[in-house]
Amino acid sequence: MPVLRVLSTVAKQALQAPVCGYQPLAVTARCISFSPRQVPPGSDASFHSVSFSETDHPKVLITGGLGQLGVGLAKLLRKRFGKNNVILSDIRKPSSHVFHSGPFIYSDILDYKNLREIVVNNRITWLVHYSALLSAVGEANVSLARAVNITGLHNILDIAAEHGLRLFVPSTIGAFGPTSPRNPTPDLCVQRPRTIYGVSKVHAELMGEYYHQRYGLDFRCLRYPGIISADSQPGGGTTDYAVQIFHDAVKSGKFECNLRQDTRLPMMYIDDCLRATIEVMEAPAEALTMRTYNINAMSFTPEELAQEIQKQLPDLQVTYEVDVMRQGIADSWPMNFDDTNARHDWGWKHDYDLPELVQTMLNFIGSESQIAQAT
Ligand SMILES: NC(=O)C1=CN([C@@H]2O[C@H](COP(=O)(O)OP(=O)(O)OC[C@H]3O[C@@H](n4cnc5c(N)ncnc54)[C@H](O)[C@@H]3O)[C@@H](O)[C@H]2O)C=CC1
Ligand SMILES: CC(=O)[C@H](N)C(=O)O
Repeated sequence: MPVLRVLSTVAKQALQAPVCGYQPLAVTARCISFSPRQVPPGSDASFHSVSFSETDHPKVLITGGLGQLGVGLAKLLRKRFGKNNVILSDIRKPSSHVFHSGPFIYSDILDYKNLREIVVNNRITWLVHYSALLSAVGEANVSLARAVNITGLHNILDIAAEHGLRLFVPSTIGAFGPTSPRNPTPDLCVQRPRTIYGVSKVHAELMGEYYHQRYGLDFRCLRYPGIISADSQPGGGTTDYAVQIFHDAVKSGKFECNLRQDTRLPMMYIDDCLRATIEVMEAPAEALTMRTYNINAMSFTPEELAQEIQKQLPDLQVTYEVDVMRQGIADSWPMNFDDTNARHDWGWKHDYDLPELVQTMLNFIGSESQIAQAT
């Protein structure tokens, strides 16, 4: 076969074969662009030529920003860096309030070209990657969880490495499993989670750390406990009961819990979680002896949480109707989280223990429900 025909056949096959990504179109653009896979050994030093300058305000993109955590984080970051320097993105339609409170953009993390366009056009320097399917919804749709949590993460890592971004990816208590030490769980120990969510988060931790040491990617990761918030709803996790109980306590005085009363899990109020995220993103690189840290605030069981709420709402009645799938997940997760390294390296300190958490949640939800009744 003439050389030209051979070359064109090979090129056609290469363009058609989905060898390194999720969608053929994105793959084509990605394979011929500058990518960590194409960086020859020894050329790592120049990888950060377009890296974030510490004297500028970062330009932040948050993926999966319409879930439980993204809107709150955007609000804090916008206060710090200016409204137009923080872009929320998601595949869902934002509420009118969110849409009018700062830049919002459609972004599907499975679409690599679209992601790259956003990063380039907006001169993004920090990427906070919140898109994910959480533990319970992940078990209900494993193939979607695998695509979003694993293939999506690959897109994010390549974009971040190619454009010298500082990348934050949250991990979770769910990255541990039944063979991990559970009380307490240290940063470094056996990690054999039994959910697709947990497996995808261990994968994210390892891939981020690999890109850090291999390509110099400024990857930062915190393992969050279950996060409790009043003005945003959880997206389908095992720890969701600890948010729902407050709403039901205020609304009806009754709550049916889907975990056993003695199920102890690490938890954190959202303000602590978001502050920790900003603190680790701003920490000087020299302070970080690791790239993935446990953070913790408190640990409680449904029974202990109910008792604390009953100090304010004594008529609250709690019943238990255990969801076997969620209970199985919770029984494999840490009971207490050891976050000594975060406290030592970059000064992590939580503000909210159980009593402050309960007071704050009840104040917020109580005043919301009074406003709703009055209007
Ligand atoms: N909320 C919690 O208790 C904890 C959360 N985390 C992690 O923090 C991050 C944020 O959590 P939440 O806000 O609670 O999650 P969430 O489930 O409330 O929100 C996730 C968002 O991802 C979006 N998404 C799904 N597929 C997408 C796609 N293809 N492209 C772009 N966006 C997509 C969804 O539309 C949703 O708005 C997640 O990575 C989660 O694993 C970790 C531990 C605890
Ligand atoms: C702890 C988490 O990661 C999340 N809230 C879940 O329950 O899946």
